[in-house]
Amino acid sequence: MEIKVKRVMLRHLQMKLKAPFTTSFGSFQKKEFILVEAIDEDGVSGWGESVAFPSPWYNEETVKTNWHIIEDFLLPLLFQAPIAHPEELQQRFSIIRKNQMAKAAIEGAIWDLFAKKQELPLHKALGGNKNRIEVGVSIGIQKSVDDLLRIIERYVQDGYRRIKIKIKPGWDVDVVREVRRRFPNVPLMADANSAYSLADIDRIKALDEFRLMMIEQPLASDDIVDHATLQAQIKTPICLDESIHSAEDARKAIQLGSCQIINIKIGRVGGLSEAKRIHDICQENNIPVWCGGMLEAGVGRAHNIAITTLDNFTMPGDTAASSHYWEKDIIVPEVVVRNGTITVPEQPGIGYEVDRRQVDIYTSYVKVYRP
Ligand SMILES: O=C(O)CCC(=O)c1ccccc1C(=O)O
Ligand SMILES: [Mg+2]
Repeated sequence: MEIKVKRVMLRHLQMKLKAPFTTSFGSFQKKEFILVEAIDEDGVSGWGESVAFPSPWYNEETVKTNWHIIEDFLLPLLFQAPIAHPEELQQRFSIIRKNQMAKAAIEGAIWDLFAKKQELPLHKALGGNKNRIEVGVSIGIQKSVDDLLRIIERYVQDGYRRIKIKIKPGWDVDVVREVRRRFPNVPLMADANSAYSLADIDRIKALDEFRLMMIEQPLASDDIVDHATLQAQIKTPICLDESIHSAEDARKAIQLGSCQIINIKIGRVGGLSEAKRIHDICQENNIPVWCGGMLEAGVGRAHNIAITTLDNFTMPGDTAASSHYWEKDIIVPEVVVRNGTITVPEQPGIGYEVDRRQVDIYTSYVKVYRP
């Protein structure tokens, strides 16, 4: 069976976040992203979501660079020939350097389409083995420690399996100390989004006493060398996020001892096929992985759920309930979390219906592409 894509629709969506989300690099008030719909000769639709943000704060990609790369380079390659398996796209797209989030958005839509044609849920098509996944929640920097404690309280009561807080210089050791005092046993971790350098090593070392599950990306977003130096001097496991774009990056980071855990984001690594490769190389090296988040709407959330069913996703990820961020998500049913777990959907493809009426409400413009 071959997939022949006859039409691709790119939609530009804007969704209001329930509350602003603040990291060490900036604050998000709303979500703006590209929704990809790839339609084949039988009229079956596959869905993908670009996780690039409007500004190049997290990495160098943006909504506009993604649109440009998809329109001018990836769609012509996609339309060039039928696709026997979504894993072929990596090779086909390899003449385009980097631009992982743009590639992942297209590849994700084709994986969904492929799974639907095979009448398989996406997680089965990927080789996953779970019907339930454990999830945590990521909590942005707040105005006060009291606000943060109140929010954590709510998510602990909801049953989330671990709490991640964002840190930055000035919102770190004292904050973590307060959180630990109030919640002595909650599985807790901190994400610095590259806010520190080796000059801050004493500050980072001071976190060792709080029994964090890990510290995520403390140093530069393109670094794996200083992280190895740091890991040798702290007890808390380092988890890399921004620094890992490929299975090759993962191999090198593992070899250097730059981390003990890897956060896999499908968008950051160029798609589900590469995410699987990173999963595999980490598994071979006893490095646990978990699925990161990029404030995704429902389609991206569904892809995250599917990849998390692979065996070596042994730590709770950032895929919270739709209602954590959205008044109304773009999928039916929405992603719900019960007792800190999500039941993996068994319908073909991503396993959720895209709510076209809701998509229309959030869409600011659409463009249609044909071979
Ligand atoms: O809930 C989520 O989607 C994860 C939120 C999160 O931590 C995050 C959000 C935006 C950009 C980067 C990150 C990150 O994991 O570093
Ligand atoms: Mg992170």
